[in-house]
Amino acid sequence: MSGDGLYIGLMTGTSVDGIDAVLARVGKRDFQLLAHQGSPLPDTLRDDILKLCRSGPDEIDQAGHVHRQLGEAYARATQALLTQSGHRPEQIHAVGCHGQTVRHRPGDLGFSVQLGCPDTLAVRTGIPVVSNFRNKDMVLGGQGAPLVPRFHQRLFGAVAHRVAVVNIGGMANVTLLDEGKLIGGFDTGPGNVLMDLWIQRHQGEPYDRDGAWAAGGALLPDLLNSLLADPYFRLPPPKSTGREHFNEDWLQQRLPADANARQVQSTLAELTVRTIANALNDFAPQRLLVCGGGANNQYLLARLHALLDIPVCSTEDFGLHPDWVEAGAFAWLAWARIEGETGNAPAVTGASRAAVLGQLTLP
Ligand SMILES: Nc1ncnc2c1ncn2[C@@H]1O[C@H](COP(=O)(O)OP(=O)(O)OP(=O)(O)O)[C@@H](O)[C@H]1O
Ligand SMILES: CC(=O)N[C@H]1[C@@H]2OC[C@@H](O2)[C@@H](O)[C@@H]1O[C@H](C)C(=O)O
Repeated sequence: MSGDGLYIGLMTGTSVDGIDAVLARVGKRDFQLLAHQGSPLPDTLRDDILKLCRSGPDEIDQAGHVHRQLGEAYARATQALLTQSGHRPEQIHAVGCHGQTVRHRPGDLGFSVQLGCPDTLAVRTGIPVVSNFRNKDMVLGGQGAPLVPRFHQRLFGAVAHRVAVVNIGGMANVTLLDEGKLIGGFDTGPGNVLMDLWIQRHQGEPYDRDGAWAAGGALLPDLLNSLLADPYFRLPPPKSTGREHFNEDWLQQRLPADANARQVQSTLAELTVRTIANALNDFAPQRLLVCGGGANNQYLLARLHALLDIPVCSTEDFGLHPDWVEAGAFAWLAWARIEGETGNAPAVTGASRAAVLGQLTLP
């Protein structure tokens, strides 16, 4: 029986800013977005998730609670999407649920932990759930991330001869496509995560809307150089990273005592765009497509255009709004699991082979 049909994708990313949910029609040659919805996470749950992103006491109990609570939150998000779009659970083949990453440790005996209980989600909604997408790739020697490049390839492979796609979420990751062939992809480093925490601390805003605060400050060249000196940026791919490395402590250790807050914000924005631009230098794309929340930041887009001197545009111009690309990828990965198709790209993660990803949980 063909697995082509309706799928839901759920994403909660490293920004921990909420649940992105999409409903899509997915088939071998087909990806059609039918509905989408973003829902915020309750503040207390967000705080508990952020605590779990760093080592601390009582982690197992805390993780268990968050796992169950997130499962309930994913179920509510799924039900809201079904109500909004006028669909019934029986019409949906599966939900692809990424979960919330709280630890990502690529390497020897590497592992990646995503919370969000699939049993809760499957039982509450009556829909099969595909989850735990990253760990098989890691057992095969891969990074377990990024996983969206195969989806980027399907959607954007024909946009230009050499096209790069960058997701600017909490972290940033690039996909390199040459004549429709997926030739690479990796995490470049921090996307919005450092800018978010800095503006939260100094302005009480959740993020720097349109990069307006960053845009008005002068760069701090010494700070920029000290941030760029982190060895991660020089590591050859395959590579992936997260909040375990790029976090408040990482920034604090590099900050001069009397730094001007707005100038720090400009410098953090510049770190994000320089590390993306540097990562694309060798590939020399003809066009850059941007997705993730950072695609809404006009200042970041303008700086990327200035550094790369190629057209820089939103994925919306090529059919999918930047806010829904990652959740879309997990709807597609759920389809791949049900169809028995591989989901990872060894050229990206470094895994020894392509593999069918994810575990299936029945209601
Ligand atoms: N209008 C805007 N102006 C500036 N920044 C924005 C805007 N809208 C969203 N963002 C940024 O995008 C972030 C959210 O991006 P996104 O939802 O893609 O991240 P994520 O999926 O959590 O992360 P990741 O891709 O690393 O898993 C916000 O935290 C904010 O920094
Ligand atoms: C471990 C983890 O959750 N990594 C995320 C994170 O957010 C962006 C970047 O780092 C990317 O590698 C990945 O997410 C997307 C969905 C991916 O796997 O492609």
